[in-house]
Amino acid sequence: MSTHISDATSGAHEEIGHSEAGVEQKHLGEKSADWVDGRLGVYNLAKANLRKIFPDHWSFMLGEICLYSFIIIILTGVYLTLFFNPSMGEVVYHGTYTPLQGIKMSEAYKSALDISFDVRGGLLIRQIHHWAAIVFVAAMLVHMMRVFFTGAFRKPREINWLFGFLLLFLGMFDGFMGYSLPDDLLSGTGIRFMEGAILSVPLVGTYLQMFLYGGQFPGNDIIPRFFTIHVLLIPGIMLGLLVAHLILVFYHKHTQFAGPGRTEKNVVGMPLMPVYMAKAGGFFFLVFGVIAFVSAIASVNPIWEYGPYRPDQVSTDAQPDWYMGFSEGLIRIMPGWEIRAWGHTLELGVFIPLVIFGLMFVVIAIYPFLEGWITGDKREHHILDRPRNAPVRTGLGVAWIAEYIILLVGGGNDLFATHLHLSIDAITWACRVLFFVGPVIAFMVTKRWCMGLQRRDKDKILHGRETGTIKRLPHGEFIEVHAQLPQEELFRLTAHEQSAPAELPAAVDENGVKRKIGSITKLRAKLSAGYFGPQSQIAKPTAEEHAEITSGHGHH
Ligand code: HEM
Ligand code: HEM
Repeated sequence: MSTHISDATSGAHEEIGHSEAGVEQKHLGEKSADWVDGRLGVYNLAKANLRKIFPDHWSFMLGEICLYSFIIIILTGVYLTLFFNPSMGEVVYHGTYTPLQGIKMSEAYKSALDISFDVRGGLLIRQIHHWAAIVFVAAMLVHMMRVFFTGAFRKPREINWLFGFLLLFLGMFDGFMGYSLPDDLLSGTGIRFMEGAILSVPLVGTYLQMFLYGGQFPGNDIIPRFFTIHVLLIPGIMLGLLVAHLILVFYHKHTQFAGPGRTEKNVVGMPLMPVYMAKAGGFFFLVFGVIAFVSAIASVNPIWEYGPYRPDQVSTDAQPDWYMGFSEGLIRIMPGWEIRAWGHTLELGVFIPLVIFGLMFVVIAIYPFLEGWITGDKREHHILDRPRNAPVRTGLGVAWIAEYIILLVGGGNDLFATHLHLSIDAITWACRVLFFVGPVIAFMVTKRWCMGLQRRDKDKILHGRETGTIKRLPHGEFIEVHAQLPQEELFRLTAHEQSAPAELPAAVDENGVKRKIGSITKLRAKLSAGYFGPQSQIAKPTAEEHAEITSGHGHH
């Protein structure tokens, strides 16, 4: 306790402060902790959170990979800003890389070359930044799939799904802006692609383009503008969203898979401190190590090979980073339709893909709300679904992935053509057809597969697991011995709920008057029947069925 307070408040000092003697006996660590607690109240915070229980499952580490790769991106990004010069001013190159000696280029490109060849550790840091971005988006997509396929987005986590969705969306865009920064031929091709998409927007396209690029393409402003957006605006928003995302994970508590002792009202697992702190700390270094190792041995974006951007040149094998490839696919497989009227051109060949691009994101964002509406389920869910027990959702997820992959192939149609010696037109046409048919097939196959797995579960519950042991009965018949499942397994396989589809209100009301049923209500009932009807769930065996089969006669 500071002495001057005690002097000023003489009598009160005993009651508010600790005694001087008490302070002396404390360790330095304890004293500092007291000091911090006095100002920030950390004891209560720590007591409430450090022993918080988290359930364990390998798939819950995917969110962590997102977090760690994001941290790596920020660390390496800050180093890059020390040397990167986001200017489109022209200079002549006289650096270490001889093939480009004497070539005119932008200061941005020159500084990116300098980072690669002259700055100590520069190339490795650039590579780590780029590889971490690739891993980051991949981890986000897989984490999202985990959340999607297990139904972890259901009430109360819909808002956290939205936060996550925004992180994915912003992360992809920030990656796009990042690889636009070095101003090499590939960057410029990407920026040109984006200009085309903006220009295709009816009515406001040209204004938007002028506003963003500060004049005709490419102008002098786009790189400095992208730079501010890339290093400050988007990462700043993402950091805020990320903190909110993690606070909500804490607040809602983590979901868990069904198992004995696990209910909708508890969480079974290990405490954050020390178990998860140690695991997470170690895992961070593992992720960092793997990304650094890959960056050290696998070249990504060798900008010196492409040369500086010149609007009159187009990079022949321009390929965006994998996560943006689907937008390229949308454009490449779309026929070049356009409508000319009253002196204006409506570029449908670009505008329609742009709209579909937006829709693919919107579908992700609203899915939890859509499913909530269809199923009419207003309860909280903390126990995860096994994907097979939600065949429609699982089918939709796989259909989305199939569409994404088809578009990715469409986006690399030139590479597939040259590497597989196929005609580029054949690939484009195959992608056009598959764009419509592929997701439907994926949906149907997945749904049937899920139903098959549900049937298999039912079979296992009633008849046990096949042991592979063949027994010959006295009268000569051969049978395979089935082993009863352990109780935990029986619990796990039967823990899921099976809801009934929402029913339409009776056709006549209580007064015998014909009720008007709106088409939306009808649609909802149909969709609900799709989710919960007999084509989507195999009825779980009842306890009686189980008892009857497993009791008495030598079941097999
Ligand atoms: C910067 C990107 C992201 C980071 C760092 C991040 C981090 C995390 C972490 C650490 C968890 C808890 C552990 C786990 O379940 O994996 C989590 C849970 C969750 N995340 Fe993310 N996430 C990100 C992006 C996303 C995306 C793209 C979505 C979905 C669109 C999403 C939706 C969720 C949901 C709904 C939960 C709660 C899951 C549960 O309790 O089972 N997150 N996130
Ligand atoms: C989600 C966040 C981010 C993603 C996905 C991302 C991604 C990228 C990518 C793919 C590149 C191209 C690298 C290359 O040349 O091969 C890049 C460049 C760059 N990034 Fe980031 N970045 C992110 C955040 C940041 C942050 C927070 C900073 C700075 C504080 C930063 C600074 C830079 C700089 C200076 C460059 C240009 C240097 C160069 O290309 O060599 N980035 N970024």
